[in-house]
Amino acid sequence: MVMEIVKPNTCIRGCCNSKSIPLHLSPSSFTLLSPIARGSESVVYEAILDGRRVAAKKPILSTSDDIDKFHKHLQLLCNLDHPGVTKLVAAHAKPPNYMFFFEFYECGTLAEKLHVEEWSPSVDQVLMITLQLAKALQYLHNNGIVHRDVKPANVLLDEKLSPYLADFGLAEYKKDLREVNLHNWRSSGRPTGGFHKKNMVGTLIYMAPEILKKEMYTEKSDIYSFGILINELLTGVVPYTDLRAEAQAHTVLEMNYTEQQLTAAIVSSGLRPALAEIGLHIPESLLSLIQKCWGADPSKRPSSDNVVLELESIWEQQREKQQGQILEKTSISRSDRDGDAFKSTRDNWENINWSSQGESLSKKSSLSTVSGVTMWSSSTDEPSRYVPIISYGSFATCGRRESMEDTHFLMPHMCKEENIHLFAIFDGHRGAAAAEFSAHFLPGLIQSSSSTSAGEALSQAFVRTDLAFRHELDSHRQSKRVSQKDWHPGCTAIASLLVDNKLFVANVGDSRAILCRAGHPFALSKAHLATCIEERNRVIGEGGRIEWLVDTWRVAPAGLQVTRSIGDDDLKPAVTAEPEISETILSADDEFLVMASDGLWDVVNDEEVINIIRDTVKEPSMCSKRLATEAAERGSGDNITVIVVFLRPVSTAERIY
Ligand SMILES: Nc1ncnc2c1ncn2[C@@H]1O[C@H](COP(=O)(O)OP(=O)(O)OP(=O)(O)O)[C@@H](O)[C@H]1O
Ligand SMILES: [Mn+2]
Ligand SMILES: [Mn+2]
Repeated sequence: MVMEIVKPNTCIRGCCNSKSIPLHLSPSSFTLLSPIARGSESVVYEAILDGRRVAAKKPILSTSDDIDKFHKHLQLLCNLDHPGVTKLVAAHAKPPNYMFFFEFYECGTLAEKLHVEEWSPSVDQVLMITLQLAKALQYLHNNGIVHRDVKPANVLLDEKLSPYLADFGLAEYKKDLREVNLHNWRSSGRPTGGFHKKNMVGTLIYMAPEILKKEMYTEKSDIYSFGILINELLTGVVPYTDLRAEAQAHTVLEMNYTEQQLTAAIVSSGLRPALAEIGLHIPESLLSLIQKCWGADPSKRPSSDNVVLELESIWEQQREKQQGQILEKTSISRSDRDGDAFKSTRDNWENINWSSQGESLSKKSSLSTVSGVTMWSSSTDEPSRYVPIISYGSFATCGRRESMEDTHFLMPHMCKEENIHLFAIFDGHRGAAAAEFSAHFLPGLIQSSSSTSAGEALSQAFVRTDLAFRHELDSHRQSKRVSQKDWHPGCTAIASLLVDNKLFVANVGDSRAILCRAGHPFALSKAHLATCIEERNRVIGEGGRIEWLVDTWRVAPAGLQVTRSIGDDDLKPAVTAEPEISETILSADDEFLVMASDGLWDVVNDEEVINIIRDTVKEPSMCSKRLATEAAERGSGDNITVIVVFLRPVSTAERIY
């Protein structure tokens, strides 16, 4: 139905006018039903206008300033017409009734949908919603308007779950921004007073750092909020409430002092919400777009034009990928029919659960010995000695690879000893068998070690794990459970054993551990590769062969790049399981320990690792994830496993934010 437009169709002041939106309504043409929402500045009612269901927004006008604002708001709304923007159908701009009438959107706000209904949209739905909203932002920005309050609570959904950008209460023309900014800051004094106070609580978490710093609002500040919104859609988590820390969402946002701390962390330490996980389903390009949008430097954030282009291309890729998967599925079922020979041997390997093999064997071999672990720790005789207070976390992803061949374990307070902690990573090659076995076999050996020296215990555990694995593999071969005679799985291993103030790191292969010591990287291990001259000589000395194969020096004939490992029985003894051990005395200068498989170190260097952790919320599993995400983004083609251990207590503020 088209409502009749009374001429001249202007507001009472004559400043607002429209060709299509009626600005004069007879009192009988509308009925307000029940209120839907009451804000500090307006009440929104469900209403009937000329027989049609609408939402009536009635601003609370108490000063002449408020009335000026209403007119400004109306002028702006009269100029908007876009399929991604809530549609104004009429307005009433005459005392005593000042009202906006909008099309009614059935499914409420995106915030309610996500957090009340706990809706978890598919990646395709996320892409549809973000693309439509990005186009709405593009429309606004290209028309010289910034929204200034982009957040899921200001996105309305129709019955098809199409999104509409709503609530232009804070929107401004770009040309007016300088003045608006000045006015706001002058009248508010402090960033938490006045303007901020009114809009902060719901919006703080979406506010770009430059706004929190009282600098100019630009269209790039909308892009920042939009980045936070995309991530919220993917994770289903209210920003900054996703930490397993003491303080939960409501307390964080309700309490003023934490509000200030959050502000400080966003502004100065670059804190952002936990990024959605890199999974098989979320395209990496989408995660990287989020990070570009919420970057600290507004000038480096993409424009809304670019965001639209990028989302369109991700959408395309997603379509192609789905088509590819359909093709792949059909080709696999074809080879099934043909009774593929490769597949039958593969099945044989997969029949063996190497993790549980390692675990049950480890139990058997630990029974016979008396544990020497308690003797390693001797803090009683030197009560004043420095003892690090640790917090730890890890993250592991198969990255671009189809299968995961990395394994790891975290064993804090080993054997219930307060100051003994063990962490390890295994990076499998030629299958995951050796890595799976080792992660379950090695810890038991160390726990039950009778050695009085922690370093020696590590060394023996590596060598024995290698022997046990090769023995198992042999017996499976004999019982024909492994039909493939020339299958020689192996893995690298790195283990960090912290005993009071001493850190022992044992390593075979090319995983790596570093300390952040007085702000700088400090290597705790070195890689064992055929490119390394000492290692090459050692291998040759023990009867092995090193050859230039494909692109680099490798151990022949298998073509292994690492020169030490667990497993790889075709290359023993030249490729030894004897670890190199480093022993480091820790002091208050040592901030954190980072261990990772080569999937990280291939693309991120020591300094960068330290800088990334410095820029991330001081929560070890978040740091681990950040590092892995960074590596994946930089194109690491490998599995990536990261363990981060903080060696000093992290203040609550640093940890939460
Ligand atoms: N067109 C609409 N259709 C359905 N519901 C609506 C519509 N417009 C607003 N609402 C409801 O009213 C609420 C408040 O709307 P809006 O955000 O425009 O007002 P506000 O006073 O600026 O609110 P706040 O200050 O809380 O952001 C929305 O969250 C939504 O639940
Ligand atoms: Mn709102
Ligand atoms: Mn690797």
